[in-house]
Amino acid sequence: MTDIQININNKTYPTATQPSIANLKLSLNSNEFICLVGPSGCGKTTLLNIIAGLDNDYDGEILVGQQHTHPKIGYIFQNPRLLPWRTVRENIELVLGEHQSPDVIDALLEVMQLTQAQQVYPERLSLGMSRRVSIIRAFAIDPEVLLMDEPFVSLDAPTARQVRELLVKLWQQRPHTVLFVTHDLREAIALADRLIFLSASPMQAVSEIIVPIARSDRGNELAIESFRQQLLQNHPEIKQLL
Ligand SMILES: Nc1ncnc2c1ncn2[C@@H]1O[C@H](COP(=O)(O)OP(=O)(O)OP(=O)(O)O)[C@@H](O)[C@H]1O
Repeated sequence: MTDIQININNKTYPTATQPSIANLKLSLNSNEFICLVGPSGCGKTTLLNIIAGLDNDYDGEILVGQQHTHPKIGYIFQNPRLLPWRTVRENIELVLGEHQSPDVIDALLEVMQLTQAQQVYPERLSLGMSRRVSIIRAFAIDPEVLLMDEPFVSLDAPTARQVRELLVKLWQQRPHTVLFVTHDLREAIALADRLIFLSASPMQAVSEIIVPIARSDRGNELAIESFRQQLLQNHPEIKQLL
């Protein structure tokens, strides 16, 4: 994997009077898990669309290594967007086309605990299971960056926790660069190597904080809560962004 540099000098929508993003510089280290935390409407969707190459109407540049290009992305949305007329396995096979390897799909299904459900159609999946399929689908294409836009926001707390743990397990087995958007600071601390706090109107990076909690302790809610309290105390600037 390659380091990615995102420099957005200005992104202003044609009908808007002020920029949505200004002077935003983000460096994504190879295989790093980054959580973007910011208030509603701060421009996260705009940013992800620019990184994905869906919006080219901005002043700035994206560098993948030394190349001016867009990274190959896997996109995981709030809605898993599975095709209802295809089984779990067929939904995964679809993104791989002719490059598919049955062994890779089997391994991904196993890590995400979906082996038994591979012939099931999406309507019979729980919300947590369908999120797990969408995660497999995104990892399966081996992207240079995985963009995750509040993927667990509609899950209840125990299910979100289980899916987060499986996501991290998969990411540890198959390291990828991840950019995960969330409003939930506890979720961000449980997942991230590095937190980037974003302000609104225009979006700018306000603080960047490395999460010092060992991966083996990320399931410990006391450790997460204690670091959250410490963050809020030592970085008053982030309180207004939550
Ligand atoms: N097509 C558009 N035309 C004009 N302004 C837009 C357009 N899309 C977004 N904006 C503005 O750009 C800013 C960022 O919007 P964006 O949807 O990227 O934020 P967001 O952080 O993803 O929001 P949310 O957290 O609600 O999903 C907002 O002020 C929004 O009103």
